[in-house]
Amino acid sequence: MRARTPRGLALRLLLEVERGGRAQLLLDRALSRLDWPERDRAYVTHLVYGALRHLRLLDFHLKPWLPRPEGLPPEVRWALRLGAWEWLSGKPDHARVSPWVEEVKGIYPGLAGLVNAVLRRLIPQEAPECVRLSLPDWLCQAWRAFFGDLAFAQGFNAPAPLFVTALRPVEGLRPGPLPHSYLWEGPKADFSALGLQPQNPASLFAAQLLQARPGERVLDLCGGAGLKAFYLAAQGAEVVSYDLNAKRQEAGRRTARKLGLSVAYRTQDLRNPLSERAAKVLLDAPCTGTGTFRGHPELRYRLKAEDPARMAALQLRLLETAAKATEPGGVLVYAVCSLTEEEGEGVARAFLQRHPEFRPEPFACPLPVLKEGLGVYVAPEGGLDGFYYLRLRRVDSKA
Ligand SMILES: C[S@@+](CC[C@H](N)C(=O)[O-])C[C@H]1O[C@@H](n2cnc3c(N)ncnc32)[C@H](O)[C@@H]1O
Repeated sequence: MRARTPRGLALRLLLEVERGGRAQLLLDRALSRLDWPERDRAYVTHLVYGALRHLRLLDFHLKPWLPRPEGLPPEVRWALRLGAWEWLSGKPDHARVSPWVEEVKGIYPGLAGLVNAVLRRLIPQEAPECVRLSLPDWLCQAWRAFFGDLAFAQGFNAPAPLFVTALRPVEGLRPGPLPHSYLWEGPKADFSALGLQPQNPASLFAAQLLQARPGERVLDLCGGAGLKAFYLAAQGAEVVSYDLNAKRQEAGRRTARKLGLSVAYRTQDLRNPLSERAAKVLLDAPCTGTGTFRGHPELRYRLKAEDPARMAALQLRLLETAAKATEPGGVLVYAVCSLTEEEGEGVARAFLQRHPEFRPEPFACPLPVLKEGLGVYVAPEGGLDGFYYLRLRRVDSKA
């Protein structure tokens, strides 16, 4: 059914997220088909991201009036959560209660009275820290143990600015925290036509850490569609991008053509060795994505406590392939958009124990540092994603 109001559309999208969809993709797709004014589009985004980023806290505030929310139809549960999100973000009663009563009247008329009563009774209450941050308990425990406290996690629940990487010189954009990174402050545009690529600066930094020179050969492992490859190719490097996912690579090929950049794509499972080597190798490994909760707020409720160890084991295996593909004297960068001990430092320790021919190479990090060890964890502050980077130098001379 077509939604006629921003609230109706937000409700429909959240039901799709609950069935396993990804908020960002669903929102982009739905909004691209509508000619609604910018204000309404922005409100749908505010509702969908807000409800997901604060889900545990919203359920906490609804709990006194709804001891068994699972007994309600999902449409009504989400309408209540969205109404509670508008309350939490400061909308006055007269502007937020009756619109939700009307939405619910259209689908479950018998429950409109309940929605009215619950949304009018919400009162401020002190929530435990992990509930306030709307994070799973297992992750709060792991983060407190590893990072000391959870203050950094507040960054995940703030609205995200849109950063773009300029792949050719641009004018008139506000600079971001890294060279070539800018803020995009208007409505979404045909970015490739402008020589721009939406990309978080924390992701761009993984590519910058390679310090690839013009004409230098670079292997971009787990390159996906090639976001990092585009930046490297724009610097004049000769980039070969490997990934398992041919569909993603096809999308990358199309974007590279639009950007006028040359990237060679090769499809391969990187648990198997490569048949080529290079002096610069980037492994942007598949991970839990615990650093990307701002842009992918639903992810935090889907992850399980055993996922970091499972992903770390895969990363270690992919790092073996990357190590063999690094020429003596060359640089290998291992990066993940995750903030867990297992991925990151855990992988770094296990890898270095087995590979004395590699040494961690210190680097200056221009982004806010959350924790340093063999590598660096970047804090998800100011719209940045959380990331881990390890820069390794191969120090043996074996051919
Ligand atoms: C973090 S994403 C990469 C994002 C990409 N580097 C970018 O900047 O856009 C991880 C990628 O690893 C790929 N991947 C997962 N397992 C793999 C495997 N065994 N071999 C090769 N690629 C794999 C996924 O398809 C995904 O594209």
